Amino acid sequence: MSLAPIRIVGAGGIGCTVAAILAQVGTPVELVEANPEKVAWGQRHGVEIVGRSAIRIPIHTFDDWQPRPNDRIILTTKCYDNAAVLNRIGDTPVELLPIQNGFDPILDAQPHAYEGIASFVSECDPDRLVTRITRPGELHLGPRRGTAAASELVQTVVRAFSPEKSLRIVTVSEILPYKYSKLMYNAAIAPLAAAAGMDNGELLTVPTARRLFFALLQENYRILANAGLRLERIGPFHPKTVARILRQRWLARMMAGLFAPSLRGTYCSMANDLPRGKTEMPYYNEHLIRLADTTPCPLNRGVVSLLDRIQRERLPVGRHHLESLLPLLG
Ligand SMILES: NC(=O)C1=CN([C@@H]2O[C@H](COP(=O)(O)OP(=O)(O)OC[C@H]3O[C@@H](n4cnc5c(N)ncnc54)[C@H](OP(=O)(O)O)[C@@H]3O)[C@@H](O)[C@H]2O)C=CC1
Ligand SMILES: CC(C)(CO)C(=O)C(=O)O
Repeated sequence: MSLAPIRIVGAGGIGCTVAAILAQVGTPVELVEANPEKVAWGQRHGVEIVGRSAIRIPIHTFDDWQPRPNDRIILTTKCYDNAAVLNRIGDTPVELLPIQNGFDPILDAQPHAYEGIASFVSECDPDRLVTRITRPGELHLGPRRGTAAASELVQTVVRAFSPEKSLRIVTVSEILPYKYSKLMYNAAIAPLAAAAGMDNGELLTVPTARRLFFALLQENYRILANAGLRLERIGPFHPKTVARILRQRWLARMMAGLFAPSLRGTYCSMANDLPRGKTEMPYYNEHLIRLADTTPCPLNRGVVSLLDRIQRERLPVGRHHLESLLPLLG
C-alpha cells in the first residue's frame, strides 16, 4: 500500500525548508498553509530555498484541508496557531511530528511520540514560499518520553536531511533536554531582538542589548537548573558551560565578539510577529515564569510586560525599549 504524501502544516521558514528537503529527494509531500497569498505563490512558483532551484510541491489552503486517518503531519506553525490545527485534526488518528520552539500545553496534551527542534535559521519572505537559510544549524529529532522507536515518518525525515551539510540531522534518545536548552536561548534572544528591532548579531555587539541578553540567559539557566530539568547541548557549548562563561564578564564579551559575525543578518522568528500583535511569548518566557516557582525571574517578568505593552499600545519597536529593562539588572 502506498502512503499518502506527508503533509507539512505551516509554510514558513521551517515548513518550506523541511518541505523542500523532503521533496528534493523524491519524498511525496504537500503543504498546508493559512495565508492565501502564500498558497497562490506556491501554486505558481513552487517552493524555494534561496540558492537552490525552486521545487513544485502541491499546496492547499488550511480552510480546504481535512486530515484523513493515518495521515503523517509535520507541524511547523507558530505555537499560537496550534489550537486551530489540532482542532481540525480532532479525533482523526494521525501521526504528528511538531518542529517548533516553545512549550504549548495544548500540544503537550497530544499523544505524539516524536518532536523536532530546529537550531538553524530560515527566514521566509512575506507572502512567498521563498526561504533563506541565514545560519546553519541542527535539526534534533527524538522521542518525547520513553524509548519510542523511530516511525517511518521520522526515518524519512532523517534520510532526507542526511546529505545536508549545513542542516545537520541529529537523532537523540529524548527531545525534552534539547527543547529546554533551546528555550533558554529563545527566551533571551526573541523578546530582546523583537522589541529592539535588532538582528541576532546586534544582541552581541550593542552594549545595552548584550548586558540584558547575558543577564536573561543567566536567569533562564537558573530557572531551568533549579527546576531540575536536564539540558543538552544545542550549538557549540552545553548550557552549563554557557552559564560558566557568562559569570566571567571579560570572557563572555570576548566570546560574544567571536560569535557576532555568524549571527549578523539573522532574524529572530518573533520579529515579524510582534507588529502583528501575536507572539510565542506565552510558550517561551511565560512558560519559564511558571517553571520558576521560587527562583526570582525579574527579567522574564520584565520582557513579558514590555512585549505586552508594545502589542497593546501598538508601539513601534526600537532600541529605546531596552532602556526600560535596565533597572531590572541586579
Ligand atoms: N524560522 C526560524 O529560523 C526558526 C523557527 N523556529 C520555530 O519554528 C516554528 C515555525 O516558525 P517559522 O517557520 O519561523 O514560522 P513562520 O511564521 O515563518 O511560518 C508559519 C506559517 O504557518 C502559517 N499558518 C498559521 N496558521 C496556520 C494554519 N492553521 N494552518 C497552516 N498554516 C498556518 C502562517 O501563516 P500566516 O503568516 O498567515 O499566519 C505562516 O505562513 C516556530 O515555533 C518557531 O519558533 C525554530 C527555529 C528557527
Ligand atoms: C534561531 C533562533 C534562535 C533565532 O532567533 C530561533 O529559534 C527563532 O528565531 O525562532
